[in-house]
Amino acid sequence: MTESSPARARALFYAHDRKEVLSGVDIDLPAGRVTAIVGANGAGKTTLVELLAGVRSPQSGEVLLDAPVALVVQRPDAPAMLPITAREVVALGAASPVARSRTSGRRVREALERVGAESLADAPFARLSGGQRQRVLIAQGLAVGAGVLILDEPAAGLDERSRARARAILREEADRGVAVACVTHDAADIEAADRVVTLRDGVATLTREASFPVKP
Ligand SMILES: Nc1ncnc2c1ncn2[C@@H]1O[C@H](COP(=O)(O)OP(=O)(O)OP(=O)(O)O)[C@@H](O)[C@H]1O
Repeated sequence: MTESSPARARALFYAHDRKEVLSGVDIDLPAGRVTAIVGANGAGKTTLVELLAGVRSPQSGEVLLDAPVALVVQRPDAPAMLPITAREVVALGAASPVARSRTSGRRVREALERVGAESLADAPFARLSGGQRQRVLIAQGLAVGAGVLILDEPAAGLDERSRARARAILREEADRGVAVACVTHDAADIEAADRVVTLRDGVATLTREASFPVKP
């Protein structure tokens, strides 16, 4: 089966300071599929998704994008320094040039509802718990409405119910044709993914491809 992959990377090299982390990574993120990106601590998963999302530029190799990318970051403490509400954090996603501004109010509401955080909309982001912040950041990624959605450890800090909800949301996005990628250490996330890409020794290997999407 040929699948279109709106996000691809070829022969990516990246070193932090002089330490080489990625040594020729090839990866495809197919539309309509959930790809789990796995690997040991320090394997370079965050570095890879930052390259795919354009947060960093590769030192050699290329990232090929046919659709905008939304990245849900791993550090929920970052925007906690800003005096803004949960709704405003999500609105930053809806205000992205990718999102259609005319519908941004509705997009923000829908995104908060999908992660079960509508009651947190007016709370200062800094006062939320780690898990609540994580849900709001997932909502921010949803509000972008991008063709590629990449999440860096979305399950971190979430309780089991919220993890299951996050998995179901990723499946819904894939069913809408979005190319979804999820950095994870969570066994249930890996089981629920269609494809698993393992990063080890600076290279990426596709280690499993399910024939059919696995419903959570
Ligand atoms: N800004 C930075 N400056 C220097 N070294 C860094 C920087 N960011 C990451 N590294 C190093 O690069 C390597 C890969 O880090 P990265 O965060 O990409 O790994 P990871 O697979 O996401 O790890 P984890 O599972 O622990 O989140 C690690 O050895 C890390 O210490």
